[in-house]
Amino acid sequence: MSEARTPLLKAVGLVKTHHGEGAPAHAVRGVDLTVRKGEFVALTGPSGAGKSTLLHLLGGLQRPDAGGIELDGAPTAAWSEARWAVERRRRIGIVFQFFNLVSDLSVVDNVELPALLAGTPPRQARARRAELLAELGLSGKERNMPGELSGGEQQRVALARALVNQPDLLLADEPAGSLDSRGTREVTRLLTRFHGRGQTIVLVTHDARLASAADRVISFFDGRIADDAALDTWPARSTDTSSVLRLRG
Ligand SMILES: Nc1ncnc2c1ncn2[C@@H]1O[C@H](COP(=O)(O)OP(=O)(O)OP(=O)(O)O)[C@@H](O)[C@H]1O
Repeated sequence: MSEARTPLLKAVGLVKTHHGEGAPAHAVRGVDLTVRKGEFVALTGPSGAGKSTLLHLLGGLQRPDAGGIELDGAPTAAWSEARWAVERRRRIGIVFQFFNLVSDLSVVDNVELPALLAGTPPRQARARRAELLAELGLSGKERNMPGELSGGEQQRVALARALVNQPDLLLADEPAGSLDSRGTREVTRLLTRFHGRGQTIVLVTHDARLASAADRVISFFDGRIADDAALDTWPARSTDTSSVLRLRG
């Protein structure tokens, strides 16, 4: 089996119910999902279908009520919060809709911090940060604070921060959700570029153009996978991905 076909992430029987003020929300109702190294997977589906919950389970930000996740062949069921935090720092980069940058740290410090926390020598952390910021078109913004940047620039800083430890897996939850069409095109282009270099990506998006950059699109509906298709073999059998199909057509 080639490296590119090796499973990186394997979820079996995932179930998650949220207990809030009202009725329990059965967000994830039994999901089996394998993501192979080098894949770019887009999770789409209507609001409230459970996409973000699934992404959070995959990154260990929430714990499943049932089922399990293996990361690169290692079961995660016994991992503590601290262990998940370490694994996220080293192996899983996460990008959110609202960037989640540290507002009182400069661009440089936001990007270098995870590298330093992961034990990267400062000189190497600086070099990686400089390379990423240049690649992401942020040269000249190094000393700015996040609040001084546009939404698109903040998301590119968040992407640099997520990639600085060269993670095996990049998870992105609506990375273009608060950006205009130019910012969305930019994020799409960057994710496509990193995927082209072998980066494994799982993203949640409502944006058809961003979803069409993936090589596999999973439609999520009512806590379950309704459709799972490789884009190059994707027949017109999906329930809620017609807009993506239109784009491809
Ligand atoms: N922390 C929480 N407490 C209570 N209910 C929650 C919580 N998080 C999510 N839910 C509920 O779980 C269900 C799935 O939510 P989730 O955010 O995973 O869906 P989604 O498909 O990502 O939606 P959207 O596209 O609108 O972001 C929804 O009914 C939501 O209201």
